[in-house]
Amino acid sequence: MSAWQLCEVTLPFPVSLGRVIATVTCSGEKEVNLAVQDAKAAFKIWSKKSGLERGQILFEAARMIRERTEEIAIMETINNGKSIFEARDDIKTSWQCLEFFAGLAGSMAGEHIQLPGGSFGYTRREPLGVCVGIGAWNYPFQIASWKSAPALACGNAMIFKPSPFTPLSVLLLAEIYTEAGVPPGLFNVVQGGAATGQLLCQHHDVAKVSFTGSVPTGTKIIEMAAKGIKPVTLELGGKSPLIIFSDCDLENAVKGALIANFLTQGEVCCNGTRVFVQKEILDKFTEQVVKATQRIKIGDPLLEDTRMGPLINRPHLERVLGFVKQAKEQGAKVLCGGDLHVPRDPKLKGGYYMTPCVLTDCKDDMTCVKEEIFGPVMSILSFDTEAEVLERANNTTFGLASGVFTRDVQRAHRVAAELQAGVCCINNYNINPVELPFGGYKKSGFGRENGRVTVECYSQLKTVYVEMGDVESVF
Ligand SMILES: NC(=O)c1ccc[n+]([C@@H]2O[C@H](COP(=O)([O-])OP(=O)(O)OC[C@H]3O[C@@H](n4cnc5c(N)ncnc54)[C@H](O)[C@@H]3O)[C@@H](O)[C@H]2O)c1
Repeated sequence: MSAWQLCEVTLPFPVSLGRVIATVTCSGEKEVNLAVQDAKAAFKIWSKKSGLERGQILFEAARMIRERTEEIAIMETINNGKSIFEARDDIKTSWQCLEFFAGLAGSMAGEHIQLPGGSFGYTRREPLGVCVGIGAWNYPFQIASWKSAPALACGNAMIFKPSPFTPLSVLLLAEIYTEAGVPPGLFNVVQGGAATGQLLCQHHDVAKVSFTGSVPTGTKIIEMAAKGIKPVTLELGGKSPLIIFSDCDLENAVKGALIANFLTQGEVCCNGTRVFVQKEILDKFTEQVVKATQRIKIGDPLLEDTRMGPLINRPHLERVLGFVKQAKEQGAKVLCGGDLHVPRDPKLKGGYYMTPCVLTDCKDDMTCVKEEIFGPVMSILSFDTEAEVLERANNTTFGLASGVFTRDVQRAHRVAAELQAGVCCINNYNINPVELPFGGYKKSGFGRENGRVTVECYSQLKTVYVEMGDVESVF
């Protein structure tokens, strides 16, 4: 069963422009069972291949993604609403991820351990079996690639369920894997929402669940996985701090703050939405950030110069605007944006647009500072000392990412070491190359994506003892 075959459509408009672009059928129990059955059969073939053989197929899939970048990026823009400029970058980090794990596949190995009397032991790094990937709607193609590449490189099968808001681009990934030569059913897509996700998590033949999404759903996933004693990778939400010291390169810090808040309409898990600025440079920084934010081009995400498209759907847009309203009620000052935006172009009028927003006079206990907004809203907070800002930055239940801008190299590393987050960027932000592990601390989840360490998340170790002497009788 290859669900992608059900859905070959040409889509002229992004879904987030308020038009129905395609209808996909939700997978129920029957389809989920079929997908698991096919994945099990494919796993038998795939897991017997050498790492090098698996790597060769993944390299071919990476090549095909790279070659089809434009087509996939257009589909992703239509799927999600992000600008084509950004979608291209998502596709780039997707094929890079496949290349990275394809390269590792041939060198995945256990170890040999010498024991007394000539006996020895060795370990085998073995795949887990049928893994499930469940994705969020903000990086649909990239999330599917970041989960499937290490899973497949380690010898597993994967069934992927995209968010029901962005069901389409992952179908191209399934098509590419198939054309590149993975056995039928090895990477399969099932469509649907919570009910389909639950069926997958609870299936007794599923060995692992890798989830990207919100903390409340992540909590449910881990509860279901606990019942089946299944390992999970959880990539959850964040409310990350970006700390800007007065000795920074101001121009870079301003650019960094925009990258930390306004990519993909602010719908980014690792965004540095709590921007702590040292008092001495607060006014200067704020003035420049506001100017740069007002210059962001909002519009048709398929146009080359657009840098901000529509948000994912109307309820989400209303939720984000609600956060801005509440921030004002709680005493924050809106320096720019935070309003509904109706583009002049009639074909965009139904889109879920808002203007990127900068809030100042923010306090640590305001809702806009404590909760993940997942929209284009930056909260600026001022601070005096390093010790103070570290305490405030860490005062959150999340721990996904963080950032620091300073020219003082000792301070940069001291602060990076103290921040309670899975990722810290020094003098830049939202730079997540596939060679580096990505994942959270605290309620932002556990397990990692990308980097060598991810092999551990998609494999298990078998110990084999080899007796070279006689069995000593103890009875
Ligand atoms: N840490 C990361 O790498 C990362 C990346 C992207 C997004 N996110 C987070 O994702 C969230 C936004 O995405 P979202 O709104 O799609 O999240 P969500 O939790 O609502 O949904 C995520 C996925 O889970 C599925 N799902 C929902 N209920 C389920 C259930 N009971 N059982 C199984 N599956 C279920 C959804 O259909 C969807 O595919 C934000 O909190 C964001 O920070 C995290």
